[in-house]
Amino acid sequence: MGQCIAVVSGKGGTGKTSFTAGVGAALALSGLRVLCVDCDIGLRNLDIALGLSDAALMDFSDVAQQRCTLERAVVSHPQLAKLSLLTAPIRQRGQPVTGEQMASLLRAVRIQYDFCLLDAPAGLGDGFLLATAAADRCVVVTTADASSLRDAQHTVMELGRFGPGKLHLVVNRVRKKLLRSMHATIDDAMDKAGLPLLGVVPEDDALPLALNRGSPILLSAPASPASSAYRNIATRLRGGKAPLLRIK
Ligand SMILES: Nc1ncnc2c1ncn2[C@@H]1O[C@H](COP(=O)(O)OP(=O)(O)OP(=O)(O)O)[C@@H](O)[C@H]1O
Repeated sequence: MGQCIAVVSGKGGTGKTSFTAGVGAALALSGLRVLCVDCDIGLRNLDIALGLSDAALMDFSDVAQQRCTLERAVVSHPQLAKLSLLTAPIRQRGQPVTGEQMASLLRAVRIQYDFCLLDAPAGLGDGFLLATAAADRCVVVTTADASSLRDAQHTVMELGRFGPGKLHLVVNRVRKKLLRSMHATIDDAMDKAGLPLLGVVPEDDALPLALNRGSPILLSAPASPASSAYRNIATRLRGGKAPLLRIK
């Protein structure tokens, strides 16, 4: 039975979509069946990060509201056979998808996939509620700046139903120059949020470059620091051990 992980933040632009695409690709490259779901109705962009720009015709609302099957709506990655995308609607049509409909969709997903990563929009609105409604675990992605950390804290407060071991923290865009002060910040972030650290992703120019090329970073720059970080995080999500990344 697969597991569904919501990727959330609070503040916008912290790196949720990059994380979903990077860790999703890393899990798929390790041989697992992975579905990445874009939960950002109206502002989807996970398709671009995965190199599947506008490839999908049907979206998660079509499956959740039984207008089409899961098999018909997902798009497989042409280079990563085990990686698939279920995209978000371009705009809200008809009745909004309910938490129960999302739960029913994820029950089908757990049967067919080993991992499902749900890329939530920023904030605590409808897309956040849908992404987290029936997820098994949550990853809170933050940068080390004070506003992002405070929003991460607020987000964690909304996730009370996830018990110990079900909520994880990822600190993104870590820069070596700031590392000495960042150790304190990361410790502080873990203390404040009360979350164990799942991983640290360095600031890496290869990420926006990969996004512009429309290719997952694990394919276009597999040796980049961010790719290594995503691989390590994928290993930990699978229950394995990986060292914390050395920021060069
Ligand atoms: N570690 C990193 N190093 C350099 N650039 C990064 C890193 N992580 C993310 N970025 C860049 O930051 C921008 C925002 O990232 P991303 O879209 O993943 O954030 P998001 O949290 O999904 O945003 P939103 O809240 O709008 O959905 C992108 O241009 C991405 O390439």
